Amino acid sequence: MGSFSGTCEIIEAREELNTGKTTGVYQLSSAFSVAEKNQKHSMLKLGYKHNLDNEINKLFESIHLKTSSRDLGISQNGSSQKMKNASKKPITVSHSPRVGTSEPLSLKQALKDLRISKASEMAAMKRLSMLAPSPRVSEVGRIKTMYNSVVAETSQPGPSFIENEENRIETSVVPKESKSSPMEKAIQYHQTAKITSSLIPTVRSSSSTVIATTQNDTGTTLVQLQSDLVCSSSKVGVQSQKSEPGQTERQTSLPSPILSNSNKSKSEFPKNASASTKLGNKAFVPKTRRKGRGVVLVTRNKNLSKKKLKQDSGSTISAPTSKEMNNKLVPGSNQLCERCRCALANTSQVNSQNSIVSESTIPGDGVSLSNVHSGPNKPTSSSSSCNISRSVPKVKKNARLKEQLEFSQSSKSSRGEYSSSTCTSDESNASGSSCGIRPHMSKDVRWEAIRHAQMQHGVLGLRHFNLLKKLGCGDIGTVYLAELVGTNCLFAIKVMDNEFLARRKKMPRAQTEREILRILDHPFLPTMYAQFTSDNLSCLVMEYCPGGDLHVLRQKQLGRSFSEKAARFYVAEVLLALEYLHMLGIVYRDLKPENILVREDGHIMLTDFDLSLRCVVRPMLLKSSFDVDPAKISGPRAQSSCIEPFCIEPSCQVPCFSPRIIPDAAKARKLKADLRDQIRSLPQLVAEPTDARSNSFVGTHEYLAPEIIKGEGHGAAVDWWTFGVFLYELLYGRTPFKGSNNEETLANVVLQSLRFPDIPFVSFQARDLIRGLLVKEPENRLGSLKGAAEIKQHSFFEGLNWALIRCAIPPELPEFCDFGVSDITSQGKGKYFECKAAGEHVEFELF
Ligand SMILES: Nc1ncnc2c1ncn2[C@@H]1O[C@H](COP(=O)(O)OP(=O)(O)OP(=O)(O)O)[C@@H](O)[C@H]1O
Repeated sequence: MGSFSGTCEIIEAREELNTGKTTGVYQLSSAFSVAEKNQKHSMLKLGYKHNLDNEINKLFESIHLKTSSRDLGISQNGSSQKMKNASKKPITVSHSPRVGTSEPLSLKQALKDLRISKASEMAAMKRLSMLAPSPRVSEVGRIKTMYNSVVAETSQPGPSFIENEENRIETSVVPKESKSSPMEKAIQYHQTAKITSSLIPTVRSSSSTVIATTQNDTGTTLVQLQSDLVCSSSKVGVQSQKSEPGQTERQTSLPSPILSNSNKSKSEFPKNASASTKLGNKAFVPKTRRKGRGVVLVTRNKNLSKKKLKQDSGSTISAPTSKEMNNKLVPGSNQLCERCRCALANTSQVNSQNSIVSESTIPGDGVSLSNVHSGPNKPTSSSSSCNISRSVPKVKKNARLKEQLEFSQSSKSSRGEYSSSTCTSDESNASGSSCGIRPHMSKDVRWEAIRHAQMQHGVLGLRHFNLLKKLGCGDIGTVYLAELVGTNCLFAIKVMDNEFLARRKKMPRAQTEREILRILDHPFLPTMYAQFTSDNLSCLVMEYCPGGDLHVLRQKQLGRSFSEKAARFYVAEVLLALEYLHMLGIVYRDLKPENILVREDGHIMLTDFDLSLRCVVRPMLLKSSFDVDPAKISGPRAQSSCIEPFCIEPSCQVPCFSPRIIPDAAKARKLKADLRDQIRSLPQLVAEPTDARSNSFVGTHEYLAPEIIKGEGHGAAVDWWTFGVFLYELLYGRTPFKGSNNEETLANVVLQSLRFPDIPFVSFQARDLIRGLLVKEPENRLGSLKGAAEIKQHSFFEGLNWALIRCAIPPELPEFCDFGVSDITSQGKGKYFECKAAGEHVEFELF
């Protein structure tokens, strides 16, 4: 971490943990001393012929927080029984280096962390040293593992938690770039304005260059090996090296990362060709990108006053791997696109072992798995499917703690990994794959299916999935629709080639995405069921969304725009997702319809976190629930169609929007006033990462906020800008500042005032909300102060039952939806599927 001055790491301090720790220390200390006495006594009694189990029991009894001294004098049988229970105890925490204890020192460290008296510590150490030379070394390992688990449960992981005196979630370390002085801004803005007036004629040339260098990702994918298809490898070949947001945020003190081939850049961008160069005193370098909308991702080094183009140090074109290599692949790999197969082939050559798709074994995974499933692993029948209805193991009691630990561990592992240039962390596999503790998805049969598979196979790998089709190629990986073998459960698996990522310096982006996915637990955000590394392929097993994305869905609408009602539904769900992300200290930065997938049930899922910024967030409770009149809390519920006031059954379709037709004006006014009161009286938690600052040039042209374009540094308010553009696009079928090319678009974003077309008709409320969001100065933008809480109160959302929107009936979907399980099955596995449309992808380089 040290080498990355600007590393974003998530460090969390939580009140529950602090409390838990204090209690734990006290009880453990006393329990330990009693345990020692008890142990001496029993050793005498048994003439030091204690067996190992007894020893373990004693340790566990002493650790077990709730054990009273009376209970410690239990019989042998009782001990055995307790031992069984104790062995289930560490289920919530995987034994993993992420917790912060290295294997050999873990016990000692753990004891120290627990502030156990020196004497107790030594006694405990001695006991263990007595066990150490015993031939049953594995037992010692077990004890250590158990100790570590208990330690993890009862104590705060030291270095990864920062105790904030205000008991707030605190994430660090985001480089806070000092903002430009107002004068600088003024000059910059002035230059921009001046230049823009003359830029239009010049931008087209650069634009055409951009398009010329754009590569469509037209690879098709298929079921069961279609080796002649090229997906990302061709795309990779032309991709310029680009800076990563992670790098940008993490290495602000370092020179900007190498971007595109400078020669190419220079030749393609004559001095005055690029308006954007003038716009922000920057140079633009082309980059390929999918999805038809340019995405920019640029490193901006504020220390450099003059613009300059970076030399591309290495070849930007990666030679495609030979097909002979592919032939050597195991069957499971046949389902991959060429890039993935190449990666596999390369690895297989290096690997002397025959098994090509051999999953890396994750220490934490195994532990947590066996822990989750108390007792011996049950063999799963091959016919296990998504209909499995087994009782969920008793892991939930510590779910909260585990999540907290995961969160901190994630940040910890990230620090380690960022300092390494090699591939992904195996340790990170544990959390995503094994815990399955996501309250909102706890009844999801896919968790069960994954658990079964893990129990059956140990660690999951690609070979446990049938890859049915390619869903699309992203910048850092390829997403496949996959079926877990022996089940009917479908998943979207994102496969990333670590070698490719490392070579292209995209590892931080992949890491960012993985870490964010791991902590998400929200109905409108993706669930990651598992992650594993098959050789050098890093795989994320996620929830599959069969409904396509909102970009496609919008184009299927009459007039290519959504009705206001539908738009309101979608933006409301997106708003909740953004609110949740902001609360976690994540600025999303890449909002656009393409990144919003539609679930089978018509609700949305916001995806794609590789461009996100992780930063500091300080949640504030603006209004406590103690101030709230309970009658008022239940107010909005009164509008529910369900007569049961506290019903939260999804089957009770709650009208999330209040009826628009109201009998008379007076009633309407009263209703409005009441509602406003009710909303005002609700407790208000604001967690807007207002301190977040980044200088990366990240986003999609039409969605870029003015402050990003102007290079002033940006924070969470960019998400509210993009939210405004998003709503505009859903309603009008186009973005508000779109120019004839990217440069013109950027100029428009900065300079052009907002206009609304006459057609289609859009309500005053909707326009007013857009106006509030598309304020060019971020500090005056709606949401910049109190985040989503501010936006939710806008009259556009009047009557919306935010809490129950997930139970609301979504807008009807046209019959374009992707294939369900049966559809896929009926299509057979030998069919070709077209890769999703790919498009313009432009990378800029700014200095
Ligand atoms: N869970 C999912 N369900 C269905 N389709 C998905 C899912 N996740 C991704 N996709 C599709 O796969 C394609 C590639 O997704 P991916 O996230 O790799 O790339 P991306 O969205 O283009 O972003 P980036 O390049 O920034 O990684 C997208 O077009 C997306 O629609």
